[in-house]
Amino acid sequence: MLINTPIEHDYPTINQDQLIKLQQCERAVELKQSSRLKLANCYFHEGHYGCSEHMYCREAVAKRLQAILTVLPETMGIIVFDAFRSIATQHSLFESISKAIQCRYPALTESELNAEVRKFVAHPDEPSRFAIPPHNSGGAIDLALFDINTGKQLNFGSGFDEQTPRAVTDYFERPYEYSQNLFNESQWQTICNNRRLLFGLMKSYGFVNFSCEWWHFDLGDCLWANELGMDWYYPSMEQEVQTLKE
Ligand SMILES: C[C@@H](N)C(=O)N[C@H](C)C(=O)O
Repeated sequence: MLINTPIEHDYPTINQDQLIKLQQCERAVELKQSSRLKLANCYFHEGHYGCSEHMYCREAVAKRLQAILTVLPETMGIIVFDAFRSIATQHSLFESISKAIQCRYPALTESELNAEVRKFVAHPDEPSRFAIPPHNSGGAIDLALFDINTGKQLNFGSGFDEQTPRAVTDYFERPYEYSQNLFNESQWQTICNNRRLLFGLMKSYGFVNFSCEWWHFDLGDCLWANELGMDWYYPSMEQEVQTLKE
């Protein structure tokens, strides 16, 4: 299935049947690596506090990834950067991303810095924004597509967790712009198509994208609920993951 329609954050409303399906598949599961599902587990390998060598998510998320693999061209696979995240890891990430952004933009005021940081990471304990940080619910997933033959990630125009405007999901929807020799016009179009494919597939399987990050998708969590104007569905998965590990 090659989707090539412009990225639009307009999501269909969820009906009762779909909610029941989320409920039926709410248990915590461990993601299993296969030739077409690579588990990068980035934060574990970067040594962030509170990570596990295993990756977990809601069963509804895992099942949808498997379904997407059946419609994705056979030459492509999915690479998962991160899925369930403990609150300890969310703290660790929030601190490191805050520091990185402060170093990159030293002139930001405190409130500008707060707003910029939140484009790239949820605060670990900010109920006024999210009752449960999205990844802690097991409903959020960070991912990209890769080429099975080369093993390389497709070009998405920015790295995972790159804190620049290029991370904005629809950034490459605009007409080609020459920018610091980064991309030629054909690469710009390829990036645009790759983002459309990932976004279109995830959207067609019920996920909502966080518009500041092309790699971040949500199902049943607070970001999903905000976008759809509904109540969030999945609570913290911390306890269940703990039980799975024991
Ligand atoms: C840190 C980044 N990969 C991410 O997951 N950001 C979202 C907003 C989050 O922290 O939930």
